[in-house]
Amino acid sequence: MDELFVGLVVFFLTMLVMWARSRLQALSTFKRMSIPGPKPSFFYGNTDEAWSQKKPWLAVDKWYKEHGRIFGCFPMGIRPTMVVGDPEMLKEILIKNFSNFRNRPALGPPRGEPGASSLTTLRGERWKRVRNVISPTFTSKKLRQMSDGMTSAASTFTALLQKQTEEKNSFDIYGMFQALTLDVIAQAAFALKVDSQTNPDDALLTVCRALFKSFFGPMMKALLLFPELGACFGALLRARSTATAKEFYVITHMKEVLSERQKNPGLKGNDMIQLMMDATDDIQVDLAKARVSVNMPSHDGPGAPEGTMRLSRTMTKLKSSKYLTENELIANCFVFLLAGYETTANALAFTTYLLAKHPEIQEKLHDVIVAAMDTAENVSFEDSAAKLPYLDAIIKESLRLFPPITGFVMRECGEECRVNGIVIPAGMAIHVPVWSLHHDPEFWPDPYTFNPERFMPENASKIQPMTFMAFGEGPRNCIGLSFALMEIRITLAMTLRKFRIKPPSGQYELDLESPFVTMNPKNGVIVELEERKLD
Ligand code: HEM
Repeated sequence: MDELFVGLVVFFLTMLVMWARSRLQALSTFKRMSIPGPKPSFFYGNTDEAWSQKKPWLAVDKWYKEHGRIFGCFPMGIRPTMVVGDPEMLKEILIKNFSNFRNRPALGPPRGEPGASSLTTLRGERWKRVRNVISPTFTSKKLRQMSDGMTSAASTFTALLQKQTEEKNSFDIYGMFQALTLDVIAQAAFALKVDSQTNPDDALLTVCRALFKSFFGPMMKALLLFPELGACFGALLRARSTATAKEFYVITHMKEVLSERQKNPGLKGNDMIQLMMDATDDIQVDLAKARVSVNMPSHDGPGAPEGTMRLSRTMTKLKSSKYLTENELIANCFVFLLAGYETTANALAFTTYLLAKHPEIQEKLHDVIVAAMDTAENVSFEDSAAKLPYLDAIIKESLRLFPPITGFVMRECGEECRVNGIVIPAGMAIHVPVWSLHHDPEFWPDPYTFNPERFMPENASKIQPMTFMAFGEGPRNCIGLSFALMEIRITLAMTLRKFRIKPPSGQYELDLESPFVTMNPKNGVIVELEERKLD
């Protein structure tokens, strides 16, 4: 008995020493590389400092100012993360040497479905295939087909604004933007007609709001302390993280739409799910044909039946070509819903806030919109894209000052390589400090001033490449960029044509917070509206 006890104690002590040594080894990574950075704590690296006030971009910015544009830190437990804010080096990592930096490091515990098959988390060749299939969904032609949904949602939005203006002096416009962007993306991504704008208690809206709130739970903290758990209990964690009850609600909806469309091929829609289904259908037809021919007794190769050869050719094509599995299709519709709802609502809210604070810019924009729109109340796709460069400049300047996503432009180094004289080891996480780049006075003179002129076409050449990162950069940038910009343009043009946005009386400053990768207005955006006379 005593021997057993001693044996157990020795075993646990050995494990403890090994655990401590591997932590110390990880925590000294940047010392070995001679890269500066904040001092990490033994248990949580720099996680506490990064996340204590839910303002991780400010912690990164503090380190950026203290240590320069390239430094090492541990914002997620003991995983070494190299922060790179040097434009030349960023060009190498995000564009020139992309094939070696094509994956994003895993954030959080291992994912089950639907997260595991989505573009945001996929890796390697599988990511490339899925991205290739999905990219054509966002061409101008396809976006134009989806723009009617945006115009109609913006129409409902302005009608609701009118009602609010009649009923209240001031109100929070952020919640209304959330409902608007959810209506738009739910319809565009998976043909779901939700009416969260007119029904603030809409179940989908409630689910989506809740989905963003729960990243740093006890499970996450335990994994940061013992990352080994992720590897040991991968299957268990995957099962636990597979589609929570909230996610199930959305997935069930999607499966219904899918099965309805599969049963009735005539029920085609102008939406992303249809475009992805079409891409998948083509390959399913090929596969079905090949399977049928396997049963045909024929010989056209050295001893191989024709059908078998055809099946094997199709399987080879499947591995390299354009198709999505049903899981991938659902996962990506789901990720569009998440990626397209809160980000776009935040961008709209931040721009509205800035316009309320800068009446002279708002008036100039109003005049430009009236001139571009003639007397029509609705903004068409063409109007929004081509005739309003000043609106575009305002949106980009707002995205610079308040990037809706600050902690997601990340890459992982595939094989050890040298970039601008620095040897980056395999597996190193690279973090692009979006907020710091956007507020660096060397790249953006007077960086905290709202000055849309910076983004006017005549000033484009003055912008240093790789310093505007609101949508990331390179082949793995935001796939929904054009969709989001179109939605923002249409909504703002239709709103500003009808209303003058004013700040409420008293102090008017935004408080920001980050539940995970997005940056949100913590207490919403309160505004007063004045209806304009329409000609
Ligand atoms: C203002 C709104 C939006 C902002 C600021 C934004 C920002 C971003 C950023 C910063 C990234 C990471 C890019 C990188 O790593 O280089 C990203 C990725 C992504 N975004 Fe967006 N996004 C917005 C809207 C949308 C919309 C509307 C959709 C879908 C309809 C979308 C879908 C995605 C997807 C799927 C990815 C992952 C792409 C990949 O890994 O291949 N986003 N977004």
